[in-house]
Amino acid sequence: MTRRLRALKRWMASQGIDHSDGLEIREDDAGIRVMATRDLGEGEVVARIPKSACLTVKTSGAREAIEEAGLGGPLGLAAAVMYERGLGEGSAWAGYLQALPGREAVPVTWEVGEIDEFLVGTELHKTMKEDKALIYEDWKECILPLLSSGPQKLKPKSFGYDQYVAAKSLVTSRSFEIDDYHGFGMVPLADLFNHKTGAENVHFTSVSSDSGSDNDQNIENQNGHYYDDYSDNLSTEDLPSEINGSPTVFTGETYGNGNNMEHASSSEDDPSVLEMIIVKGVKSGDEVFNTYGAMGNAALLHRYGFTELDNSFDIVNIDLKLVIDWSSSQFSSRYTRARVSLWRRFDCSGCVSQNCEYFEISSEGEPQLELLILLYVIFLPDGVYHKLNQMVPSSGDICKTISTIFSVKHNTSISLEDLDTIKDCLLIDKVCRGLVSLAEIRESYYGKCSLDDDEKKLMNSYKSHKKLYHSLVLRVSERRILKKLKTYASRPIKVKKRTFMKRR
Ligand SMILES: C[S@@+](CC[C@H](N)C(=O)[O-])C[C@H]1O[C@@H](n2cnc3c(N)ncnc32)[C@H](O)[C@@H]1O
Repeated sequence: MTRRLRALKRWMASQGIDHSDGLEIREDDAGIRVMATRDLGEGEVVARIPKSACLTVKTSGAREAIEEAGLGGPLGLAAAVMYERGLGEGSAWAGYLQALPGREAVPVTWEVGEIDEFLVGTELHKTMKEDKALIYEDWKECILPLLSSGPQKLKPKSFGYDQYVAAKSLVTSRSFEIDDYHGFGMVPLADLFNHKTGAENVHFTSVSSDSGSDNDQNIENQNGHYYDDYSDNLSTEDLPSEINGSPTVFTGETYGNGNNMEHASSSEDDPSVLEMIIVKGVKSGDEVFNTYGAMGNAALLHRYGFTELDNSFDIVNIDLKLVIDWSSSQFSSRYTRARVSLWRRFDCSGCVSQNCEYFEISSEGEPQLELLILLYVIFLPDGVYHKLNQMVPSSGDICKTISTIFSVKHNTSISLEDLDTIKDCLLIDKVCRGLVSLAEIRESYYGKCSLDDDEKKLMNSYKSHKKLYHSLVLRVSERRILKKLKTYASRPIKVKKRTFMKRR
């Protein structure tokens, strides 16, 4: 066992952090992981962590300064981490902090040149550049003033920009939302579990310290498009419920006796202790995984600095702007504007994140329905377009909307109820060709080297070269989705005949 792991274990014991004899914390070149030393069964409580041992704004020595400055959420927690790190051995969390990496290798810690080189074309490229600017702004506007206005003396060298970026990277990749009182916090031991998409073994449940009730809540994970959690000069309410991604279901059950905790009672909730429970059995010798949420590779890399090959939650986005530019090049800007505005009158829209509207393409290459409708509307004959434009806007029911469009186009009453049929009806040749063109334009963002080239590079790269390896996984997985989109747009549509049985 390494020295830092020994020191961590000693510190955890001194804080009353306890884990079952069925867990073993190991460290290798890839970092720390938690292994099962015997079979672990569903429902077994494997760890207990007093909330007092968690590093939060409330427990930090800089609480007063941080609260006076009104810093909450991940930003307040980053300030608390910087403060405690600055105390060195004098911090109550010294034994915990010494075991953390200096910074997590998330892209916001990369040089701008690395971001340009590794992430070009990917979903993260633009986001990371924006994040870098936002992080600098947060530091200047929220962290720097702490030094002058704080009621206690804070050491300037602990609150530099580099220290802020490093603290942010740890908060983003390791923090949990603990409860209403503590908000976000670093939770020792709980943050040693690695992630596996859709195959986690442990869960945490949280009991609100306000209510003291036992309505444990599995905090829902974000699915699909990642949200930006770097610009966090936001109050906790502004943030998604699962900000940290270190997905948190804590339980406040009473502390059982002994090391082997499978008989823990749940009759008396103790809101001061967090618990980790096995939700899916683990075989002796296997790694015990947590889940940080159902996330695609862009979100995983963004927040945690790693990716997974064959991640079923992966997506690629096609921006509405790309569709508008492509349509304007086929028709005209005026024509495109008119078609987009008809599409909007049907209550259609893309997904929206910050100032960008986009359509998701699933890991299977299936485009979002709204994109198909938009392409269909773009290709409507003028006469049909004019007729539809004179009609009352739709009720917001997507099936009714499409039925209306088809009814006007085919001059008969058509009623469609299932979404698969609707998609197939929308996939006329022109729409399919449009999808292929959009996929090709999106694909061109990756630059000159082909998907084959990227796949070869990935095969020859090492996981230890984290930045290169994980950005290649991201590129390859996105490009494979675009390839699947092209295949999707080229498949024969079987159901057209059945669909267009007309109801007069
Ligand atoms: C909450 S910590 C987990 C413990 C961590 N392995 C350590 O050494 O302390 C989260 C970090 O672990 C790493 N990690 C977690 N799951 C991973 C996975 N499936 N593959 C690669 N790295 C992973 C990433 O660096 C991530 O930012």
